[in-house]
Amino acid sequence: MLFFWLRFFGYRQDKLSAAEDEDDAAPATIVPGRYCSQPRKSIMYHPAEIRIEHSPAPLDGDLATARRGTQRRAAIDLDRGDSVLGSLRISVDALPTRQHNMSVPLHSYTDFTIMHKGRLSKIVSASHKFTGEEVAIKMYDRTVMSAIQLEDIAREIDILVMAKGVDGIVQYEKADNGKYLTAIVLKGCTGGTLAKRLANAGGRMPEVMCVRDVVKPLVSALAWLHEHNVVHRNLKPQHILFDDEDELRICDFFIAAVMGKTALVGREGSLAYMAPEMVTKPTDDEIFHEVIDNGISETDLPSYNEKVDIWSLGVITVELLTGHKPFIANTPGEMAAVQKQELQGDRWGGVLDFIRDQEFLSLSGQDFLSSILRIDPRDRPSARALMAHPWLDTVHSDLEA
Ligand SMILES: Nc1ncnc2c1ncn2[C@@H]1O[C@H](COP(=O)(O)OP(=O)(O)OP(=O)(O)O)[C@@H](O)[C@H]1O
Repeated sequence: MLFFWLRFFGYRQDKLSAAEDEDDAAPATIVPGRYCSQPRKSIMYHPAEIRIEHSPAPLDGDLATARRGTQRRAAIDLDRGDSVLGSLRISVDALPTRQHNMSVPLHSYTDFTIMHKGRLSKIVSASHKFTGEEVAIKMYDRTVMSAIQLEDIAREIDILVMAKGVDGIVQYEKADNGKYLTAIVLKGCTGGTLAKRLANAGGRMPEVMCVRDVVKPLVSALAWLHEHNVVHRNLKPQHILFDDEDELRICDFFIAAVMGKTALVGREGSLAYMAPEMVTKPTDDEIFHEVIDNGISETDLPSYNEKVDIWSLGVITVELLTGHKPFIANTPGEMAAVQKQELQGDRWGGVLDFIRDQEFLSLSGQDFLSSILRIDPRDRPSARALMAHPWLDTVHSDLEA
């Protein structure tokens, strides 16, 4: 299995052979769905039980116990005949006799499909062999990552663990740090991204849908994150997902920062959603040279705070309502100028004029947005304060009135 992932990340054969030499166990092979002719253990389950999260289905721990119990012969066979639901047979055979660094947590999954190739990771969808649960596995190739990036992964995992059970945040299941790869198993958000939902809605969302399905749960998730000192720093429609119950979930905490632990001094995220106070900041590389050349400490640089996420929330909301990104520029310098030009002046600036002129947006919605899209972060409300904004309780009848 390790070799599958190494190949998956494009390793050359000579690299693979080296890895094989270091790891003296025989390559692990999983044959999904292969039926074991002489199962040592056979358990009867109703198919409905297997989908329950804490079902008695043999998840990893049970598999390990079963394997210890049967020594080298690992076979678990689930067989269920049901007149209504049909018959269900799930088999696991040929589990490796030795645990590989990387392969163990992934043995439980099948149907791997690459969904997304990110800057540093690949996201693979898979389903649990026994429960059928859909997961998304975020895979990082550790061999090409710097020490700082490895720290970023560790922080991403810490945040995901902390946010377990929290509404509005993608749900962590488990992670494995191998020598070559890190795999983070997340509950699959089968409802897709907000970007896709916006496209499906024809490029613009009706106000009530925008508030109910996106803004309200997003504000609430941000309030939780900020109260736990987490700043996402890369909020955009591609990082907002919907789960199988159609609930919003924020994903991608790779560049998230923990206030008090991470210096919030660098430019991160996507330009279109980037707050004015971040647009003017140096990149990580620039900070590195600044520190080396001028001997200054990173913590001496001017920092920003969680209000950068509030700005992104405002930009996303305008995009959902109007179908347009409100601030467009090619470079950070250009973006800083565009943001100022749009928002500064004696009266509401261009973007807010544009919003105000939209017949589809209620006064309450205009007020919500104008309170957020402020150049000075101190003028922007906190997520907790925004939760009390009347716009978040907008229903159809309010707009008809
Ligand atoms: N739990 C999940 N369920 C379903 N899809 C997911 C899940 N997590 C991530 N994805 C998909 O993978 C995409 C990228 O995820 P993520 O941003 O975490 O990876 P990334 O490597 O940081 O990507 P990028 O560099 O493009 O930001 C998401 O936009 C979404 O389409």
